[in-house]
Amino acid sequence: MTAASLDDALARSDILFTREQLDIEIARMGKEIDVALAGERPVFLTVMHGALIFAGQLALSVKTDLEFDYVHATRYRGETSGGDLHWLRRPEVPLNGRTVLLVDDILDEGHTLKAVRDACLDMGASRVWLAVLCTKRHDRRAHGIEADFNGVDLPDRYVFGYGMDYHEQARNLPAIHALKD
Ligand SMILES: O=P(O)(O)OC[C@H]1O[C@H](OP(=O)(O)OP(=O)(O)O)[C@H](O)[C@@H]1O
Ligand code: HPA
Repeated sequence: MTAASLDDALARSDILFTREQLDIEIARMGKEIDVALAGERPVFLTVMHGALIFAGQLALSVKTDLEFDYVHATRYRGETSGGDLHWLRRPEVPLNGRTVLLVDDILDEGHTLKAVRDACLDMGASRVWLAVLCTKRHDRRAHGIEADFNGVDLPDRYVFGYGMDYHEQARNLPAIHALKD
């Protein structure tokens, strides 16, 4: 049982990026990461749940060997506006002296990735790179957070699909959809 109807959401949304378009961008990102992180063995740190689909695809596009770990931090909790960040899992791999590639689906207001990045640095990571499938363009971004590797830019609309949820639905839609209102 969910309160918000996905059918209604789909009826008042449109597709911004298809799977085919995203495939191209993610392949490009893999190449960029290989160039930037040549000679490193980064910790590939996925932010659950939203990054799940993107992270798997990105990892297959990167030739550099990666050590996997994940964190679970959420501040939307199934809603369409964010609140306080809740940590459900912190990194397990010791990050002291390590290069971290932090992977998430979306950079929106930036509070999530800023907190996760700062936690990695507090654990001793030597450098944290940020890779996101999409960045929402607006003027509400937290200070000092920008992706090093970005798939696509989005308008200031609520999006879902490709890992991103609409009230915990729609994560497995193979495209980025955006509400019209
Ligand atoms: O830039 P921000 O405004 O902080 O928003 C971005 C974060 O919001 C989403 O996570 P959410 O809290 O919805 O949890 P989820 O990954 O389980 O969907 C998304 O996966 C990012 O981690
Ligand atoms: O627009 C969004 N959609 C889904 N999840 C999100 N988390 C932050 N912004 C969004």
